[in-house]
Amino acid sequence: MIEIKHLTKIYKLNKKQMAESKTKNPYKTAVDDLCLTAKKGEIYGLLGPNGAGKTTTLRCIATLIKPTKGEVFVDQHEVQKEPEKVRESIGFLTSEIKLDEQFDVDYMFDFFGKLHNISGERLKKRKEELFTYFGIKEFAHKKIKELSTGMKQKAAIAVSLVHDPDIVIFDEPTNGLDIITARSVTDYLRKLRDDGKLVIVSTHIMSEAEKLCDRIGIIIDGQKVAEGTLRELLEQTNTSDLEDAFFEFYSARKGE
Ligand SMILES: Nc1ncnc2c1ncn2[C@@H]1O[C@H](COP(=O)(O)OP(=O)(O)OP(=O)(O)O)[C@@H](O)[C@H]1O
Repeated sequence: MIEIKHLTKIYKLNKKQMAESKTKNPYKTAVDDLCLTAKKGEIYGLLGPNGAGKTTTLRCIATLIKPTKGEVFVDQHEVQKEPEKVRESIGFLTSEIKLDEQFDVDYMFDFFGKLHNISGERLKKRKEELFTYFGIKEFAHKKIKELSTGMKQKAAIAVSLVHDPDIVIFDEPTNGLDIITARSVTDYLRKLRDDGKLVIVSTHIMSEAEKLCDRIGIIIDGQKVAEGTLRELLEQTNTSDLEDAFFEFYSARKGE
């Protein structure tokens, strides 16, 4: 289970960032008093426009950055107090993941396995399972630098799931993928959910949220402005698709 209690993240901007954002304020509130709970056996989607604070929230859950205020619990372990425990139970995936270009996929998989203390038969079984599912066997011995974007993404997913985590966090799961690879990724996320895992994703793609997520939290300006199943969100706004529902919440938030 993931429990986010009053999470706030304020970045301190450097001069360059202030100039780029055309602001004189050196503080940027990326996440603003966010609360949410996501449970095993569901795919929870953070849906919001660019800059809404989705990635920042996921990175706080994954112990990659520290919250400014508030608490985040992953299976009862608080991310700042017990980061190692949290890291044991999560897999964090992002399309920006960088694998060492010089090595082949097979080597990288074993390397990450060892980092998670997985070896021998367990590692072999996991590799067989993931390499078969993602069709990695045919390029397992190619260097990462020789792979296409889709192959790299598949390799990155397999490597991040080597320890069979109970909680999978995926920032923009289909970003940059062709339609076939994207489908195999979303199908895999559904399989994880059906196996009883908790999957939390961020997306700005309405159709992805609509089809993939069991519950959706709509995030605007770092705040959760709505939450529910697709049906609940449509009912709350008296709309018939998520895009229309989103704009209802967006207008209400922006006072338009
Ligand atoms: N390291 C950082 N330093 C300063 N500001 C940051 C940093 N990372 C993110 N921000 C700012 O915080 C806000 C939220 O960014 P975040 O990446 O969390 O949003 P997002 O919803 O994931 O957006 P996107 O879909 O564009 O990735 C944005 O205004 C962004 O510019």
